Amino acid sequence: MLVEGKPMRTIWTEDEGDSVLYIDQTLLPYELRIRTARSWERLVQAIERMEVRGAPLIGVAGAWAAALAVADDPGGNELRRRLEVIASARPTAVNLQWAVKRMSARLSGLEGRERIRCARSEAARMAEEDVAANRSIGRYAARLLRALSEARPGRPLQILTHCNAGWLATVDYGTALSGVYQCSADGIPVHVWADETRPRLQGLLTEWELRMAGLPVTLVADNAGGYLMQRGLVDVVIVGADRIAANGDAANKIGTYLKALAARESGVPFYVAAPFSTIDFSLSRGSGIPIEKRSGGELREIRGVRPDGSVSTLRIAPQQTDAFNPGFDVTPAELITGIITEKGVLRPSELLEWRPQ
Ligand SMILES: CSC[C@H]1O[C@H](OP(=O)(O)O)[C@H](O)[C@@H]1O
Repeated sequence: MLVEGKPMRTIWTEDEGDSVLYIDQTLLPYELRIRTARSWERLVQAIERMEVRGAPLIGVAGAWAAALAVADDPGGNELRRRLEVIASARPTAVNLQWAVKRMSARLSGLEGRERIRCARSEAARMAEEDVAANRSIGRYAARLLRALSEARPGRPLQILTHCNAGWLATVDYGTALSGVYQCSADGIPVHVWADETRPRLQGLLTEWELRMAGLPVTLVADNAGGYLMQRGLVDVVIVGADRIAANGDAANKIGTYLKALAARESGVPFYVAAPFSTIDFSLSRGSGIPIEKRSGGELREIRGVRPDGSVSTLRIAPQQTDAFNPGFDVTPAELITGIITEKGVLRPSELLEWRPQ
């Protein structure tokens, strides 16, 4: 994606793969800082801290962490343990476990320089596959959004999204926002309502992304979504996903389920946009999706910027405040109008027909 005219991705490598560079998203939208990870442990830490976040992106970051893990383990005795640590960095997004399983299979039986070379080429291949999948999601989504827009002539299509499933959550182009970018390229007028998405405020990332792209976006409180839908101010809801079960139940950022309930009540179509790498065919239903419980401190504090522009954290609740902080919830398939994938827009009930043989 372009940032101030410069093409940018969320993660890339230098020094023939010895260094992995990434945007530290904990500092956005206040500061665009690029960090360099030269060890697999540092990249795992970046995933745990959400410096790197978003299901597809943490999958690719996990693959690069595996490539770094191989590079300084010549005897190969450490690799299995290291891959287990990488895969467990965050539990809900299946992309991380999927990426580690794919790297493990690719490296099986290889040794020395050949194993290092293959690890790096496989991680690079996964990054390019993510970009291609997201562009395809964007094309299918734009077709859908164009039809909705043509049914509402004379005004921009009103899209509500939750959390951030834009290019920052992937290597590039995004999933839920990929269709918005494609609409902009195709001249289809859209406006996005961006849920702020407490406690980590990923909606500020959505607002930053879209503002940088010159697209109309309005930040709203998480609790405003029902109001907007009740008053006919939302034509469609599009969100990302971290793991989709074989029946179409979808795990996404906490609060997504509430938006799906309001959408059903208000007669607003509700779409999930995700690549097939986010679908977990080993799970028959969403009740089996592990939900990450993050620190209560994320609720007791809020990140912001001082007048001098430095990013700081402010405590908004006393340290002794008990806080429960599930990071995700599961939206049942029956509340989902369609799942926008790189292979097309599927009804939740159709997923099993696409199960890889
Ligand atoms: C393109 S999927 C992004 C997905 O991941 C986010 O979670 P987090 O910010 O905690 O990594 C959120 O659930 C998004 O919808």
